[in-house]
Amino acid sequence: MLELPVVAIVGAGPSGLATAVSLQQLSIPSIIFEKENCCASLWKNRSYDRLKLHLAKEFCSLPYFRFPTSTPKYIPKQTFIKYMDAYVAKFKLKPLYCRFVQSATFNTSLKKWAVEVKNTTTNKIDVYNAQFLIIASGENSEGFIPDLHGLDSFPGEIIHSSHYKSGDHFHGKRALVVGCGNSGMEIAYDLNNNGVDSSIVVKNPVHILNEELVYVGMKLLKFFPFGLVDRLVMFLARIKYGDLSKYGLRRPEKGPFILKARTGRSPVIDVGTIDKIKKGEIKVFPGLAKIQGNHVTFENGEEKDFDTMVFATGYRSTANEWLKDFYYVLNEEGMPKAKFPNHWKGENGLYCAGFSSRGLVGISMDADAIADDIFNNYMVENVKEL
Ligand SMILES: Cc1cc2nc3c(=O)[nH]c(=O)nc-3n(C[C@H](O)[C@H](O)[C@H](O)COP(=O)(O)OP(=O)(O)OC[C@H]3O[C@@H](n4cnc5c(N)ncnc54)[C@H](O)[C@@H]3O)c2cc1C
Ligand SMILES: NC(=O)C1=CN([C@@H]2O[C@H](COP(=O)(O)OP(=O)(O)OC[C@H]3O[C@@H](n4cnc5c(N)ncnc54)[C@H](OP(=O)(O)O)[C@@H]3O)[C@@H](O)[C@H]2O)C=CC1
Ligand SMILES: O=C(O)C(=O)Cc1c[nH]c2ccccc12
Repeated sequence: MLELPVVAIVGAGPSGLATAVSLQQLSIPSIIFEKENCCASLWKNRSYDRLKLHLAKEFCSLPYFRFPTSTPKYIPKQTFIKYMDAYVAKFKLKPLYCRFVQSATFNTSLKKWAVEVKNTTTNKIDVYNAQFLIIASGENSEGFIPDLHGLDSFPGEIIHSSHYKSGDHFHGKRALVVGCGNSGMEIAYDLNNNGVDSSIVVKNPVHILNEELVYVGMKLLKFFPFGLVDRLVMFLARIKYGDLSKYGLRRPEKGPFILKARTGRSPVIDVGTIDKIKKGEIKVFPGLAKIQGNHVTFENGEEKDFDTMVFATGYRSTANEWLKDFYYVLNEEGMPKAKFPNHWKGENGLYCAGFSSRGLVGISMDADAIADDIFNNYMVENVKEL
């Protein structure tokens, strides 16, 4: 058993790093275990080339480190990666890379978390003891592909959006993108730009906004209630895009910001896909009904052959796989049991960072809340011992 510097953090993504920095500001040491060989691995290894932040930079910085004024308002992926590397360097964080946390269990007699960590370079396993444990392994830990009837008969390439880099690779093919979140909508656009016959499955209603509308909405939410901001933003979106239902894109009844707050579902922030849909360059299909080899039948009876499928059907948390006593804070899906704004705090020194479905805005809030709470608990413990 190795004694830890008080706090163990699982994951060196934005959440793990931000929490380590917020703790550091309160002079609380922590140790970060990261299974990959770098920080921000989602951004470096599991995202497409043309990705840029959809929210303006003022909503995306991590605690204690603002973006320079020279950085563009909407930050490209490579700039965000440089920012994350600079964050690690500025605060002299030393995440332990190639360290896969394979289990964490609460030792009730020691009142500490036993964290079993595998060094994936040497295969050596160490067990660390920590008073506090932060789950920062991500809401987007693993790509999710639904178990669709007939999918195993599809002879073409099937990938998840997290493995998609650019349309180059698919030139001249007929591609079906399944899922119309931000990943699916942008990948359908990128495929079409690269000479791919690109179609997208839109099963349920979805809000279509653009960067400016979201920006205006985020600003107004500081002063006005959700209902009012939603109505205004939906009105402006209607002027900008017109009625999209004739293209297979229906709007949800609830507004975009209330839906985001209540369910975590993000509105789609259009990067040019809608124009291509209107021009008929990208075809929209409703839900999939049947897959037979290359041949796909949709719920409205339309049919088409495809060479490749990109599943932009979202992600799942994998925290339940390694956190043995997960019920102190997580549900069966590996997500917090408590609703926002209480989602970050569990029992017995267990915390969740980055599980509020509010992107980088939520991550900064979690990091500060967790650090403050640990500070209070830690101080109480230490004062008792004096
Ligand atoms: C394509 C895409 C684009 C996005 N764009 C935006 C955006 O523009 N704006 C925004 O606000 N949000 C965006 N998000 C949301 C995004 O999830 C966050 O921005 C952010 O990366 C989440 O940070 P995180 O640290 O919580 O999780 P992650 O970035 O997923 O980091 C978790 C880390 O934990 C590690 N890990 C997991 N399990 C273990 C284990 N057992 N042992 C050790 N290490 C482990 C992983 O390797 C990973 O490095 C985007 C998400 C995706 C998928
Ligand atoms: N630049 C940026 O800022 C970007 C940000 N992101 C963010 O990353 C997170 C993940 O986004 P994303 O990867 O798009 O995942 P999401 O979970 O947001 O979207 C998944 C999509 O797949 C659909 N879907 C799921 N199962 C099926 C099925 N069986 N058939 C058809 N459709 C299905 C869902 O529809 P339904 O919900 O109706 O079931 C939903 O539209 C989000 O928070 C997103 O905003 C992503 C890309 C770019
Ligand atoms: O990119 C995402 O999915 C995010 O979660 C960032 C985000 C936080 N609040 C929002 C409100 C509207 C659109 C995106 C976001």
